[in-house]
Amino acid sequence: MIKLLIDVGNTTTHCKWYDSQNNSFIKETIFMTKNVLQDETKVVFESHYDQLVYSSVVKKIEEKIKQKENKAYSIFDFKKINQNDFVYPIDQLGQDFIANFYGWKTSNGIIVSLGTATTFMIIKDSKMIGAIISPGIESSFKGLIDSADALEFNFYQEVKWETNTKNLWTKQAINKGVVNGHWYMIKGLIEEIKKEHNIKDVILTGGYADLLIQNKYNVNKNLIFEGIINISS
Ligand SMILES: Nc1ncnc2c1ncn2[C@@H]1O[C@H](COP(=O)(O)OP(=O)(O)OP(=O)(O)O)[C@@H](O)[C@H]1O
Ligand SMILES: CC(C)(CO)[C@@H](O)C(=O)NCCC(=O)O
Repeated sequence: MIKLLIDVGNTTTHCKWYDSQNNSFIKETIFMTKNVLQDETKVVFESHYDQLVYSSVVKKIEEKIKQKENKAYSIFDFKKINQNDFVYPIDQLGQDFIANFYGWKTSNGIIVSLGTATTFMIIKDSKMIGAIISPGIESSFKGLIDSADALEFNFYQEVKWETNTKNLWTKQAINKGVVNGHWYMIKGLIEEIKKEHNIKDVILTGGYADLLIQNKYNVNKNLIFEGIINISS
């Protein structure tokens, strides 16, 4: 069976076609979420698949996917999602948290997801017991540029880990603050959580995980898709 899996994030929407017989992803594409229902995405909805399953943190897009494809399944259409796995009411929890949760079988761990927001999901005794939500790398960058008259938006293309410790001039200075600073924020919060809970594993996911070149934790960028597969099988 070919499953079309869609992860609607606040900024980008990722689509992957998954072959359940061979347990492999066969194709993928990415769109800006605001364009998801424009002509450029026709190819996705008109492609060959047997089942479409989505996770969405954008209500408006979720409604439109349902209108466009009446066979589309939300992750909530499957019995696998169990309120007892979460201390939060699941109708108030982002669907990306829920899909990530079912993508990783750990009894005590932290999932750090780096997208529009950088989120931390704390799992204890196989249950999500809490979260931390912070502005993501790109959101921090855009927030700063938007608020400072002398900073130009074209610095955005350059966002990367800054290895220099000297000669930091505007572009490098911002990267050091935003990207390297983000890493220390992540590291610091993980340490704080670890003081309180017996955490065995940490995993990073999301589009911006690769920017953190000092990262020593495992990265799995397919976590949300593996979660959607587990929920829907
Ligand atoms: N126009 C674009 N075309 C292709 N890729 C993009 C574009 N804009 C951003 N990206 C990439 O998308 C990734 C961000 O995806 P990710 O799913 O982690 O976050 P998001 O969709 O921005 O946020 P979230 O899922 O948290 O709402 C990054 O790797 C970024 O480089
Ligand atoms: C925090 C984000 C924006 C991360 O994508 C998303 O999961 C969301 O909108 N969540 C709703 C609030 C919550 O999960 O606590």
